[in-house]
Amino acid sequence: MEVQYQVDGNMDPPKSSMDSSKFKRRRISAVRDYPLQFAVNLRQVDHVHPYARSPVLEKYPPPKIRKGVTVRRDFPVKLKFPTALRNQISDSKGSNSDDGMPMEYSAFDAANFCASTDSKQSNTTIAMHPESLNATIATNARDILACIKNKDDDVKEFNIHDSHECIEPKKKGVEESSLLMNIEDEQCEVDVPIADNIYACTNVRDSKPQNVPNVIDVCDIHVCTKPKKSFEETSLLMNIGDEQCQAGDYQVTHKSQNPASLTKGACSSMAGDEQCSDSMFGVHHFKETSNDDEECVEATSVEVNNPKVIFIDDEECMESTSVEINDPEVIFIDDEECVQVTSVVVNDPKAIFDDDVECVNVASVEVNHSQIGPSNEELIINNELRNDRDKIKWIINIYREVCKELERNHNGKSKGGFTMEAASILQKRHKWIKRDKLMGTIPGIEVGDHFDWRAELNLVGLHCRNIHGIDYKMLGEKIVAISVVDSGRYDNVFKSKEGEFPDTLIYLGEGENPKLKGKKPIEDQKLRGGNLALKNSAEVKNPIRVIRKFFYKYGKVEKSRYFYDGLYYVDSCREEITSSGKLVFKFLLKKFPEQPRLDWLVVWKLVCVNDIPEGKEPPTVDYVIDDISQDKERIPIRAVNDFDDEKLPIFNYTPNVTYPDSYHPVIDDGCDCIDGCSDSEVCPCTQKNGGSSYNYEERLIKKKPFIIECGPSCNCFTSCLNRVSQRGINLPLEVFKTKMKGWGVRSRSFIRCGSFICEYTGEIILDNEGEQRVGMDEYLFDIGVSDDPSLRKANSLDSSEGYECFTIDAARLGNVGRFINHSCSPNLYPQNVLYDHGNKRMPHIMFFAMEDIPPLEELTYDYNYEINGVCDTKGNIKVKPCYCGSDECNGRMY
Ligand SMILES: C[S@@+](CC[C@H](N)C(=O)[O-])C[C@H]1O[C@@H](n2cnc3c(N)ncnc32)[C@H](O)[C@@H]1O
Repeated sequence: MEVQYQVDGNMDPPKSSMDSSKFKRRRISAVRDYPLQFAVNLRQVDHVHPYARSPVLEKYPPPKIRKGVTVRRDFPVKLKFPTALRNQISDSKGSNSDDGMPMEYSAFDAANFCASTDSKQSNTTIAMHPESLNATIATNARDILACIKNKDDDVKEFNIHDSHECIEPKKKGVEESSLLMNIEDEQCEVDVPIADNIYACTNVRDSKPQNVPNVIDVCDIHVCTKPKKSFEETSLLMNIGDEQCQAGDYQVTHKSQNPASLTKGACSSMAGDEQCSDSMFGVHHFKETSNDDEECVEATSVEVNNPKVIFIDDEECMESTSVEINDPEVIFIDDEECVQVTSVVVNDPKAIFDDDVECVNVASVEVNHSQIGPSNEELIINNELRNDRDKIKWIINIYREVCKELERNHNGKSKGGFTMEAASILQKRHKWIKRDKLMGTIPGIEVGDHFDWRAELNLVGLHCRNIHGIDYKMLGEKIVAISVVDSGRYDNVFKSKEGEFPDTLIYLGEGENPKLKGKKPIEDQKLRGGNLALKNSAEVKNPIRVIRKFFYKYGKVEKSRYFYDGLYYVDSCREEITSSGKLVFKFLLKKFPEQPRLDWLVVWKLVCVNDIPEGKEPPTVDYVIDDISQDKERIPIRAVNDFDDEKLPIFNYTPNVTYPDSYHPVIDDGCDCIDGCSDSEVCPCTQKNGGSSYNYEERLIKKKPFIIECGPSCNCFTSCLNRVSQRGINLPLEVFKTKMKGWGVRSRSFIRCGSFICEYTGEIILDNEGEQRVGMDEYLFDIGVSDDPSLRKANSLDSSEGYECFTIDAARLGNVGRFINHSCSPNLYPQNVLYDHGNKRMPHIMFFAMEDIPPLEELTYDYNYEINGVCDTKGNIKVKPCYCGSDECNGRMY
């Protein structure tokens, strides 16, 4: 097969092989001057075959198609020319012919000769041999076979459809991959004047070449100069983002044709280089453009139009003389060491991030039509380092912008979400503000600060592990914990110390999670990693940041947010055996007294309210009563109305029931325990309950017809385990206005299953008296009625009040319990409790959580009405619609 070439009319091949000055490169602006030896471009007109045989090349399969080549550097080439042609060369050079064997020629001569001779006769060959700097050249090859060699001498071949130049090989032998036309290659410099389809390849250090070859489309000119490094793990042809060298003058008009998209791990359109970038480029209509460089960017001008996200960040040096950016949405002008951009013009940015840890030497930054606030603008223009808090805000803003951008780019669809992807983009751009793990307060972060995503905690340095709840670092020779996240996955418990908001935390060790019932059997937790760190912290008492995750519903969507709760220390550590017989670690963390408490109103506002129409922002709270109990409860009971103008109805708050005047309770004998009344063999009160009713976390183990708590005649401590409900409310309960059911109750903190909520207090009156209170029956709670036969017996046997039953009326006197609404799928249940008397006809009604209840979920119990069982005074059946909204609801309360 013969290949015929003719000199490309668009190119003027120099007459002299060393006359580079006449060579005019098309559509390329030279960024940097370097010796151009000569250039010849040949255009293929036909195909012929033969491949020159050289002793070296014999080892490798010959290329199948050859095309024209431009030679820029002279070096000896072994060429096999047809005899006639060889004779011509020999004649002109005065060398001897050698029948049929490859001869060594000057590449320039050979190329020049072929270019100037009748190419129909030419069947010379090109090869850039991987082992040889003395590349064999086919001057008239239009298609060039490039090859790549790994350590095992495995050679791959690629076709390149254009003319290419290779100059200035830098190193001998050290290069594992030698790819002709590879602009990533420190060996050669390549010019691709018109490249339509280029086959690129990748070489790896080990013997398994990966992704070879990658086919990429490049629709324009590329030039690579000034290679910097001698070793490249990945070598990708036409990759403008490169870890070794990127020195191009390029214009890429379509994202899909951007060769950089093929870089290993590089994001598309990234013109970023970790070592060197000598580019002068224009990038148009990119969704994301990155111009970042870890060592040096010497772009003389950068113009970027309509980008969504731009990173102009540089870890060492950026020497762009001007950067012009139009309509960006987010810009990073971030430099960790030095940015020497003399001018930056940013038109219509939506957000600008100008974060510089060390120095930004931007001589002028012009921000036109900025939509950002003056303070931000000021920060940039004044070129000042922002304070820590501003930095935190900026980083979070930028992170969220990048998340949004990714979401937009992927039409909102992503398997794993965009939060980690965005975080890794920022990480790559070195936007992780806190790189070292810090102990104690993170500058710029305050108690109550909240974060939407776990990755944000990492981003700002609050908690640097994305999955594990315990983060730690070395302190001397030991690891100590520096932060913990309570993400609701483990059965951690926040507790109140002085009846206020939680300031102690029982944190379960990491590893095996007794709460999760997976396929794999649970094993003992191990004293290593985070668990070991927390244990060590119990000795050291070092500060540990606590971050708490709150769940809430936004419309119908389950959401969550992380709140920074301040610095705690590990008070103690214990090992426990769970009901499944496995060992778990429990760490008691206590908040440092000087640390501020979380402002629950702020938390509440931020974790939203129920009944918000989808797509709407949480409303601001208009109506707030800080404590409807007026100090009568252990903990303030707030009332809020963000729904309408209605004020809370007037009633007298009482934390205790009032007994009928005629009632004189008989008080039973009590116990003398000093060990907390948890052992039924010791405590007679606990014995009456058939064992302890509450576990050590003060949660009701199971519902019973009655619970007998220790009472006034007991000599035990008021803190004993058998007095949980009588101690009163311990949760930040809140009365709030609902959409359809009047006022309701919720908790601002997470409630664990079995936790005591509150009592239903009011006036205890006789049942028939309650029935007289026509129009006031909304707050009646019938008591002493039970399916339990022992209770019925107890009722009927009580002689003083005959067979009458009692009811609690909370209309005039009551507590927060009067606001708890009915639900057909309740999350609370009422529990009969006796402690200050033994009369089972008028027990205390204590509500306990039936399940874990997320913050702000409405608390409800089943009113237990019978449908068609409620009549008016005339005996007519009353109907009351139910708006509980549960799946089990048939629409009627009664
Ligand atoms: C003990 S009160 C509860 C507090 C009451 N929502 C308020 O604003 O004072 C009982 C009354 O609340 C209303 N209610 C409670 N649960 C309801 C439900 N699931 N559907 C409709 N109304 C309900 C009814 O008017 C009922 O008579």
